[in-house]
This record gives sequence, structure tokens and C-alpha cells, in this order.
Amino acid sequence: MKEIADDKERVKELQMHFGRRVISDARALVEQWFSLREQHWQADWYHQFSSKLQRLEKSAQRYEQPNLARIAADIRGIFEQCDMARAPKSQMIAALADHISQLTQVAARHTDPNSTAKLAFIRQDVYVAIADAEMAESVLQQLESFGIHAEITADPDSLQRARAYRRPLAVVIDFNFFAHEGGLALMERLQHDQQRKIPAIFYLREEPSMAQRLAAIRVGGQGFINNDVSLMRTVEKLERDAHSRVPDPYRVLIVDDSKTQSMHAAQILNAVGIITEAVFDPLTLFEHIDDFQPDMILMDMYMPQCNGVELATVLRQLPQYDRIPIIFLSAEEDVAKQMAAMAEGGDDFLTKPVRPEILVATVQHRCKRNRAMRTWMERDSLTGLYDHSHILQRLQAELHRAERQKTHLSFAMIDLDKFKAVNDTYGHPAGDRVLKNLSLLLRQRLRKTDIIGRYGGEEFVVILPETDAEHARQVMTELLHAFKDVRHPVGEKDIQCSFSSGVAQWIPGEAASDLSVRADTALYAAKEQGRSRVEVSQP
Ligand SMILES: Nc1nc2c(ncn2[C@@H]2O[C@H](COP(=O)(O)OP(=O)(O)OP(=O)(O)O)[C@@H](O)[C@H]2O)c(=O)[nH]1
Repeated sequence: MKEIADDKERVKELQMHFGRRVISDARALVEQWFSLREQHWQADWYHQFSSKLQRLEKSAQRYEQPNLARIAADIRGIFEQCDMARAPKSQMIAALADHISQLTQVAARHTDPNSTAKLAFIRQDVYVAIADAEMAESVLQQLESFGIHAEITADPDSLQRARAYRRPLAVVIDFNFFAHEGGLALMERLQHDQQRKIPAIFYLREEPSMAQRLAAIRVGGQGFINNDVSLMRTVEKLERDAHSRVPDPYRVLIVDDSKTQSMHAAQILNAVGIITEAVFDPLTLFEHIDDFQPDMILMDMYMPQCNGVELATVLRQLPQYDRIPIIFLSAEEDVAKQMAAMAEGGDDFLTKPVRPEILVATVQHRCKRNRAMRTWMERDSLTGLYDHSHILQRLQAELHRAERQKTHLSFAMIDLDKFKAVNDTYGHPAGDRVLKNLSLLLRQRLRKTDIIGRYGGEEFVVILPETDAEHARQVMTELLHAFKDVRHPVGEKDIQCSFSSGVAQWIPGEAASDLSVRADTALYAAKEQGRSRVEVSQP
């Protein structure tokens, strides 16, 4: 009997091992895709993409991962239509990005079932370099309980080796790490060839001085922790960083009556994976904005029917278009005229001919800022999750996508159990802490592609694309178990809470409001049947 059990164990281990191989091949392809964003397109980019795609196709077939093999084959189909001599065009970028996002969704579901960092598909670890073993272990546990994968690197050499193997999400480092070098000097060495600094959180027993804080900032320091401070704030920040790798490409609308000029700008932007759309007739601008949903507009100053300043003025008069950044691109060298253009609602002015790297940097910067601003406006201030109205907008958009791609989608509602008693017994701030912890846990444990919102008070919702009801039930049940284990610090003691959840799988053609009513009814049933459980709506 024991031998059979051993065999089963071995088969399971092997399956997991092969599963990890496929995942690492999928990750390599996704990282190759992301590299387009950071470096300009180069001739051998397709070659590298192709060889990574081939590896994934082979391993997905060999290790029997049919969903991944199917998506890889679809990517191959799109990829083969690209003109290898030039950067991918907007249509290709959009199609590839869409499939890469599907790949991350499917791959995320295949991660090691025993891992706490289940859904960290494009995983970056946090390295914990603290000499005091007990403290290192405590930091590790706090990070892991929120699904941030962490690794203890107990001495400078192992930290260097880990860093060489993969860029970490952050390093939690002892300010006095191994006295002969110290955390500062070591961090400086780690940052040596990094374009973007690796975030560092310094551990120091005593309150840091101003000089120590300044020195820390210079080597990428984001903050300090000591023995008493819980990592909560740090986790929030790390969590935000982990999520900043949004795979959606930026979208830029180019308004220019000259085909040559607009194609030129498009090529430069396409080479860094930005999707562009050209508008030659300014009078059709509104339709383009509504359909294309740009992150920003690149606008020529002088066009036959009207000029760019007039167009910007019109846009700024309409609340729905008021926040879209506009960069003027023109041969106009008269600074007074440039200033006048900016005064009418332009955000920047670039003089033609503009150097490609300047155009790219300006556009990327504007898009990034605009997305960050939008994020703030759409988020609930306590938890940072989508607020009620925006989660409904996202649900609408995801239903369209599921319709287009003919995929499943599930919608889950979550409501904390007996939460009134938490507030009444321990006070409102303690209740807020629990709400924040639940939101952190949801963000850490769910896939990047799942969309989470705070519906109101102590009610949360999750949109799970590409997920059927049974799968959604499993995900919610795992979350419930994980949440019940979380200890929420309240004064001297810790408290534990639970939630109930109702899940509904979208029926093609069903309206968003009907779907949410079904999830709500299932949630009600979960409450009725004793709470701390997940119920699924039967269509
Ligand atoms: N701390 C805090 N409490 C909130 C917030 N929003 C809503 N609440 C509280 O959440 C509690 C919800 O209580 P009820 O709707 O009675 O439900 P419950 O006590 O959770 O009981 P069941 O849902 O039936 O398990 C109320 O006490 C609200 O005041 C918030 O932002 N912060």
C-alpha cells in the first residue's frame, strides 16, 4: 500500500515539475512581449519571440496543457502575419496583447497548487536579507500571508546570486547587514546596472536619523521597518508595485491631416508596443475617441478645416473628454503661439521634427500619468479597489469581451460575516483594518486579470474572466479559508473574521444587472445557510 502511495506522490511531483516547466516557458514569452515596452523594437525581437513561442508550444503539447497549447497556436497564427522587417503594427499589437493576456489568465490558473503565491504568474519575489533569523522569518511569513512570494537570502552572497538570477519585486534589507559591508553599500552594488532601481525596505531596530533616511533614498530606499512595525504599509506599497505591470498597451490617437506625418509618428510609437489610430478628418474626432478609448491624443497644430487649438478647446468643453491629455506636435517655433496652444488645454508641445526617443518618452510619460490619475479617480479610498460605479463599467466591458471571445465569466459577491459586531466590539478603525486586509488578500490571491471592487460598506465583488462557476467556487472557497486564517491586530490582541460569498456564471446574452442579482441571491443563500461559505447560483 505504501508503495502505491509513494508512486502516486511521485507522479504528482513529476506533474508539478512539468507544470512548472510550461509555466516558465509561458513566462519567458510574456516577458519577451513586455520587453517591447521598455526597449525600442529591434530586428531580432521577432526571432527571440518566435523561439520562446516555439518552446512554449512544444512544452505545452508534451506536458499536456491543451489550453496553453491552443493559445500558443493562436499567437503563432497572429505572429505569422507580422512583417518581420518592421515593428508590429497597431492591429498586431492589440491582437498579441489580447492573447498574451489570455495566456497569463490560463497560466495563472496552473501555478503550483500548493504555493501561497498562487496567482503570481509573472512572479517577482521579495528577497529578505536580515541577519536576525527570527526577524527574517517573521517578515517572510507576513509577506507570504498576503501571497507575496518571499525568499530569505541570509548573507550578501546569496542575495547577490538571487539578484543575478532574477530581478526581485523588492528587497527587505538589514541596514547593518553583515557589518563589514552594511545594507547601504550592498544595496548600492545591487542597483549598479539597474535602469529602474529595485525598491529597498530597510530594517533598523532604532528610529532612523535624517542622514540615514537620505542615504537610504539614494540607493532606492522606500522606507524603514523595525521590530514593532507591522509590514502592512509596506505590503500595500509592494502590492501596488506588483500590479503596476498592467499588460494593456497604451493607446494613442494621432490627429493629423497628413498621412505621411501620422504614419511616421505611428511607426515610432508602435516600435515600443503602443497602439495607435490615425484621424485624418478632425470632424470625426468624437467617434474615434468613443470607439478607440485613447490614453492620450497627439495633435497636429494646423489642419485644413480647423486648427489643433480649436479642437482642444472643443474637447475641453465636454466633461467626458476633458481629462484626455493632448500633446501638440507641430513645426510651430514661435514660443508665444506654443504657449497660447498650451493655455487652451494642451498638455505639452513638441516641435517637428521630433527625435523618436523624445516622442516615445513624452507619450509614455503622459499615458502613465493619465492612467495613474484615472486609477485614483476610480478607486475607493479605503481599499484602493474599484468603486461601485466603476466596477459595473468594468463588468460591462468584460461581458463584451467574453461575448467576443466566446469565453466563460463568473461574478462573485463577498460580504463579511457579523461585521457589525466587529465594529461594535472593537471600534470602527478595527473594522476598517479588517476591510483593508480583505482587500489586500483579494488582490494578492487573485489573478492580475481578475477585477476586484468594493461594492459598498462590507461588500466586495470579483469579476473572474475565463472562469466557470465551479472554478470560481474553488477560488472563492480557497480565499475564504485563507481569510479565516488571517489575524487582524486589534490593540493587544488579534481577531479573526470570515465572509460569505455568492457566485454566478454569466449566461451568454445575460445583462450585467441580472448577473449581479443572481450572485446576490446566492450570497443571501450562503448567509441563510450559516455564513462562512460559498454558494453558486444555478442558472
Ligand atoms: N469599519 C467600517 N464599517 C463599515 C464600513 N462600511 C460599512 N460598515 C459596517 O458594516 C456593518 C454591516 O452590518 P450588517 O449589514 O448588519 O451585517 P453583518 O453584521 O455583517 O451581518 P451579516 O452580513 O448578516 O453576517 C455595519 O455595522 C456598518 O456600519 C466601513 O467603511 N468601515
